[in-house]
Amino acid sequence: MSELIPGLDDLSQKGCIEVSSGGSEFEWMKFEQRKLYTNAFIVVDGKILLGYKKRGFGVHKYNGFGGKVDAGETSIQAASRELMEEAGIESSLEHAGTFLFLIAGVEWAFHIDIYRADSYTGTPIETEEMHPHWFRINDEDHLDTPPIPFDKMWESDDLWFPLLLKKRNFIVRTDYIREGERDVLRKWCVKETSFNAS
Ligand SMILES: COc1nc(N)nc2c1ncn2[C@H]1C[C@H](O)[C@@H](COP(=O)(O)OP(=O)(O)OP(=O)(O)O)O1
Repeated sequence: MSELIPGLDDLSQKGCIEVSSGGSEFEWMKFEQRKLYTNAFIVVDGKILLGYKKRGFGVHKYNGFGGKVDAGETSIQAASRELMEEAGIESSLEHAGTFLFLIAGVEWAFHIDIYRADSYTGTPIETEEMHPHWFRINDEDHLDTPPIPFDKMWESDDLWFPLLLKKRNFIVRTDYIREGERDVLRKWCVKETSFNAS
């Protein structure tokens, strides 16, 4: 059995398959508190919708649509609200994964619920925070659409994107450090938690 990832529910790790891990020479970082966030991805007809972040945390990176879970909100309510606020669309979101992200110098852990959906209503629009763009998810179809821009995303995204795209559920922990202006991945573990892909 693989090592339990500290900070993530032990039960959800029972019987999981470890997909990848790295940085075993380092200790997991300690944290006192966690803050809840969401991140939602729309995958339709061989393409994924990502937003180019125009301001704030993760500025200039492509990512799903999401943000903080407000007081009194459930995680899925927050995810739906953020999808509307940041991309102007509605969707029936399904939980895809749980992601614990630490970065040296930030005293809390980001606990991010990741959602996906294969349909939506409305038209994606540029908002004050995000500029939406479609990317192809493989190199067989939609060659007129750019590939997923992993070089302009968080460094660890390509560790769990294959699971997201295959509709597999997962848990992830990543610990980053700051090197000058850059956030650099130091230690990580990705586990698949469901084996009933459709
Ligand atoms: C490696 O770490 C991360 N990877 C990925 N893919 N996404 C991450 C990572 N760390 C944080 N995120 C996501 C989680 C959220 O979707 C956003 C951050 O939310 P934000 O700070 O923009 O929250 P808002 O509530 O929208 O902020 P405002 O108060 O500025 O509106 O990044």
